[in-house]
Amino acid sequence: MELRQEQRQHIDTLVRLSEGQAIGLGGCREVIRRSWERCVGEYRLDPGRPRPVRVLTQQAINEHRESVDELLHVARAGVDQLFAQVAPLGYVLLLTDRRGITVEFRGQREQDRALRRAGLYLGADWDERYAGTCAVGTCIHDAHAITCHQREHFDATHIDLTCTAAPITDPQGQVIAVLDISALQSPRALESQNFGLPLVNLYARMIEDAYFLHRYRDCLILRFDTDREFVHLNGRGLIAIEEDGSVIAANGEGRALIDAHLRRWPPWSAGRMPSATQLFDSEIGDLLGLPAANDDQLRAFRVRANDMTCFMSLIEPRRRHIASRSMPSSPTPIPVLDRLASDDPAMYRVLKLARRLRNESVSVLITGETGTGKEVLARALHDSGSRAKGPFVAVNCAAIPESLIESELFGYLPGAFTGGRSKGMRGLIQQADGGTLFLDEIGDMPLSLQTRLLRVLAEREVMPLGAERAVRVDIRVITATHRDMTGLIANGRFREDLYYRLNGAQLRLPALRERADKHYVIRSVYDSLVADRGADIRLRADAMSALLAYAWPGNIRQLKNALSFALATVDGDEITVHDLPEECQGGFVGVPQILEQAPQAPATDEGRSLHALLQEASWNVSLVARRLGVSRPTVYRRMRRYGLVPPNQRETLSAQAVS
Ligand SMILES: Nc1ncnc2c1ncn2[C@@H]1O[C@H](COP(=O)(O)OP(=O)(O)OP(=O)(O)O)[C@@H](O)[C@H]1O
Repeated sequence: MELRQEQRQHIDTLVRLSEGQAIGLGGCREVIRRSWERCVGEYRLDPGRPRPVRVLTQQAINEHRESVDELLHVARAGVDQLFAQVAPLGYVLLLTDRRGITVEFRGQREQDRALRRAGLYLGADWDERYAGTCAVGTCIHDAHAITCHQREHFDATHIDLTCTAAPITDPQGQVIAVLDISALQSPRALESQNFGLPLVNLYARMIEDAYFLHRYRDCLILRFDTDREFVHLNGRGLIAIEEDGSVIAANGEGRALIDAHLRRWPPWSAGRMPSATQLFDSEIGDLLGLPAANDDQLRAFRVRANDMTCFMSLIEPRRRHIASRSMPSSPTPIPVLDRLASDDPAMYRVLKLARRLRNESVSVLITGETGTGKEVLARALHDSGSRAKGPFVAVNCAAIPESLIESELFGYLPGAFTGGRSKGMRGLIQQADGGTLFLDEIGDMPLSLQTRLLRVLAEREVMPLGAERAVRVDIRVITATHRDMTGLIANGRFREDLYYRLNGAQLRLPALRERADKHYVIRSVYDSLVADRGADIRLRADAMSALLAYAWPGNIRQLKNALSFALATVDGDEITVHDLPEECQGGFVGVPQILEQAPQAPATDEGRSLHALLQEASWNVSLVARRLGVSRPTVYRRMRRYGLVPPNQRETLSAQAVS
């Protein structure tokens, strides 16, 4: 690539930086300098060798798009509106996933070639590790909106561009996508881009909130703002709650309010999350009664974090009952399959395909990490299809010793081999006749048996050991594996022809940590465990929060074990974060850093003087009532208004309030 003088100068500066020379970075913004240092020190990028733009293949682009399918769907309106605003100014728009891959693009057709060359295109990779300092990549690294203007780019390839990017985060605060506007040319001064940051930030927030409303559409959602007029229009805060007021999730504004609350009212035991009634100084009936409150369905509440007033409305769940939550636009409800997921896009695709395949005899291969529910899905396929009345025979190929697997699967006649039962045995394949044979861990099937299994599948006949005539069988075969089958085939450990026969259709189950409907999975596993035990034990919000944040390497099996452990060992009628196995407790994010501090005094004069009086009277409410010349209930009411809790009641109150 031929370099221009400007590019050579830029390279020269950065080469000197990479060699540890002083290069006078006085005018360079801190955020850019840190990124340049990462490029040189951490990613080992060589500024002397500008890299060409990297654009993924169509197939890889499709895979990246699929992983954010739901977000793309929700973001479309915001993307189009923002592009309509910036296109006349010569900007294009990129939406990237969390890895910096451009999964949505809007640009001017007439600039197509130039945009493609510049990496302003669908499929372009803007990961900081590859592209160096740039708006998207650096925004992902810092989880912060940024403009990267011309020579602030690390790689000389990009120094003509000006780009402004803002992160879109999920309800846990993790970056899931980046919204970016970029132009091929712009004035030299960075200030010329000042308009971009607030604009992109605003649209990123709108997309984030649309995604939140979509994700929690089956929950109650509180929407609030300090301006009454804005609540319905664009209420800044969103908090999804359970029917008892415990918090399930919150958007950025909601999380900021929770953090402020926890700073002012530190919980008296680690892991306690404030409930909505604590956050907004209300009774649960006040919140649930919001839709009928007024003509505009709004009410004012006091925010206990700052004593300010906010206005709130309640968005009711689209479908109230979990049992009826099926996937969006599911054609015909099939409860056995529908209950396996709520609104996870990967599961939506799996179940859509499963619905189509349930009455077919095509072999199905289910893949996914251990514990993701492969056997559960196989059984649901069987139970929802035309073979439901027939047997479902599950065989774990890894669990049966190699010496026994042949006789177990194929059966044998009397006297077929020493050690066999005198009456012989009907093999598992024959036992599945008229139903489904589920072969789990198929990757562990010995090679010699793979040949025999292939014959069964091809001819629909099984030859028991010692028999002279084959027996006809009518089976549907579902197999599962968590192993890389292509690797096993490449190493000669699995027959390619058998693989293709088993893989008539493939259903790939996502890991629990990747699922957008984790809340639903946790709830349904919990509810079924509680129903089995016949116990009335609640799962408190702090425990739910920890379960949502944990990475679940063992997937649903590990989740089930963790919940069974908590149910078996809990003392009392609710599970808190402390009742969970230790490894799951760390993920709880609602715990403030200042647990041991006493609560701060209220912000208003009246609140502060009541606080002082109570302290002076050693929290003797009768004494304070006499001194103020009011009744005891009035003092209690005022204490509630200012969030004043006697020290001896703090633990219990906090526990009740979150429960
Ligand atoms: N959707 C679900 N709801 C409730 N429990 C589930 C669900 N999916 C899986 N489980 C439970 O999780 C555990 C693991 O499920 P399953 O055996 O189907 O996983 P798997 O992927 O086949 O595991 P492996 O790869 O280890 O064979 C089981 O106890 C199962 O009951």
